Amino acid sequence: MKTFDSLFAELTEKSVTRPAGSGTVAELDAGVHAIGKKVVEEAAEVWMAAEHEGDERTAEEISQLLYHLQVLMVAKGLTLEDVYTHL
Ligand SMILES: N=c1c2ncn([C@@H]3O[C@H](COP(=O)(O)OP(=O)(O)OP(=O)(O)O)[C@@H](O)[C@H]3O)c2ncn1[C@@H]1O[C@H](COP(=O)(O)O)[C@@H](O)[C@H]1O
Repeated sequence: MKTFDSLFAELTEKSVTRPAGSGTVAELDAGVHAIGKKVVEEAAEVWMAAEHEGDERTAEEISQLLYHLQVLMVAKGLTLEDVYTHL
């Protein structure tokens, strides 16, 4: 099963190798402003799912929020350690 750390490693590698068809590469190219909007959108979807939908849907939305947060980290050049140090 994929973990937060293994997904981050995958996205970091894609930002370097830039494979064709990668949604991550497209999102990185869209820039921090566009990625930030996705983060806010997914956060709202997490909230709505938690209040009005089931656990499975909520978990799915949380996974999407984590993905977009990781894309933002890659775009900003932030590492896992940069974030973990504040946990
Ligand atoms: N985990 C994710 C992931 N989560 C979310 N997303 C993207 O974020 C979009 C979800 O945002 P939207 O809300 O706009 O989509 P939606 O169709 O409305 O979906 P719902 O919110 O309604 O469920 C998806 O369509 C994907 O484009 C993801 N895109 C990629 N990954 C993983 O990232 C890795 C690299 O992916 P690529 O760069 O595409 O190769 C792979 O392991 C993927 O599994």
